[in-house]
Amino acid sequence: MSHKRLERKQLGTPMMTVGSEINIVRSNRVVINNTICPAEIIISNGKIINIVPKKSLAPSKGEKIMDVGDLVVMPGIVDTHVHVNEPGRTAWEGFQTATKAAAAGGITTIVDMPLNSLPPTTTLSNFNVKLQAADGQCYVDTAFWGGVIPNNQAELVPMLNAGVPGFKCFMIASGVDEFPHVNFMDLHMAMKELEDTEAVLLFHAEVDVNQGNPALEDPTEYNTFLNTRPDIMEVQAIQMVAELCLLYNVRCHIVHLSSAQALPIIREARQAGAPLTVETTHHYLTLTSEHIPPGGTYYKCCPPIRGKDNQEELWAALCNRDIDMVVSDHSPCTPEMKLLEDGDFVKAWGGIASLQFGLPLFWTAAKQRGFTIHDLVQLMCKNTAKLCKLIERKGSLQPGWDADMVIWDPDKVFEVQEQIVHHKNKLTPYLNFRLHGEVFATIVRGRLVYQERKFSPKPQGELLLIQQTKAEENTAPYY
Ligand SMILES: NC(=O)NC(NC(N)=O)C(=O)[O-]
Ligand SMILES: [Zn+2]
Ligand SMILES: [Zn+2]
Repeated sequence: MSHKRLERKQLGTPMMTVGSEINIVRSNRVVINNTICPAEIIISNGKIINIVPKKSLAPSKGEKIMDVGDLVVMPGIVDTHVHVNEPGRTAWEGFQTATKAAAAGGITTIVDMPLNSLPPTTTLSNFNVKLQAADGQCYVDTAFWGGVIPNNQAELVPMLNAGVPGFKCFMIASGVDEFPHVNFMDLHMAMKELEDTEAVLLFHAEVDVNQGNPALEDPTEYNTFLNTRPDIMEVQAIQMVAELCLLYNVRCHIVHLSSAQALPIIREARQAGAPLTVETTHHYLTLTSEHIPPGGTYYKCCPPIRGKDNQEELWAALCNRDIDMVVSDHSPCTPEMKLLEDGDFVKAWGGIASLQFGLPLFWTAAKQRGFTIHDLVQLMCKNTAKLCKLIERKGSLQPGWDADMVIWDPDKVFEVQEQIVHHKNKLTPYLNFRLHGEVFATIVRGRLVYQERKFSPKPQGELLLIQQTKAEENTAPYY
């Protein structure tokens, strides 16, 4: 497919210096609520001051105008499911690398998950350790989920008051010992603590059903692993979440839904008034079990990537708004942990790192299915901003809101290909995608943090401490 490469001269003004503050962004395609039109975004002190019809005025002296021609300017993406494993496991992923990947992917806000770092964010003092580690290291704005584990209910309200928007818990082993999973009684205690707050509780919703004995099968075959994580594990877990959500009226959110079989439970609970939302991820929407090669442990994640029929049902649920948002579940580890040589799916680390490719991964598949850029903004910006209580300042281009935006070419096709040696030294394409929609530049609160593979010279992202807002209507879905 031929694609128009926007030469610099077409952008109107000389390229801006990455890292500089921008006063005006001018484009023929600005995404404003439900229109895309020529406009100028006036920025001051990190906020959008106004959005006006596009003029052809030359910049007044010293004004920094970024004229991006026909490139699309849309709200910066808010990714509420990112595992940054610093402090303690920075070799898996640290704040600098994670937030650079985010900036390269048009993501202007991430919300860090409370596990894989040491210590995990499960107490107020651990949260402070996390904040100290992140300070001065983030290229995009960063908020933080707290964690619910057995017997830490006394820490929840203190962490809320310190600025976490909610908590994550696991209903099955999390993969790291210091973040144990919760049982039904733990959840009752946590829900009681959160009952009168505006916190949201996120669930890794799988419960153990002791199915499949991998010891008897070939661990390098993907189905050996897939058979140990059947749909029923998500279905039973989500049934439990739905009951608790209705019982306590605490906002609940199902992270990384993989099994479409759980959708009727979610639909029924929401019809009964449960403040329940659900996300799926880029990998469940773009990868299927039929295409995972023997030993391809880089595709291992929990819940697992399932078959093509299941994937079609996830897309249908996105279309009819049974699924509220799409995130990365960026869960990196060191290459060694993926056991690429012997390709053992059972023992390898579960997690897929896709932060920098989320936008083109989703858009490549979504545009073919008739989704619009407005759908993308709803699913990856607005609804995620609402989940983490940033909806009054992020997720849309509005006067008074943060000047967070991504500038991209939805029609630009580019290839991502990486080959790694693995599984009996066979060289297998790791990622071999032709993706639609390359990011040109990313702006965080009016500052150009990324432009054409270059990053601002220093991190300027803010650590976002989110205050408990007034009791907002517990509405879901979010449209
Ligand atoms: N400890 C993890 O990072 N776990 C993650 N791993 C995945 N998704 O495979 C997750 O979100 O459950
Ligand atoms: Zn999970
Ligand atoms: Zn995760």
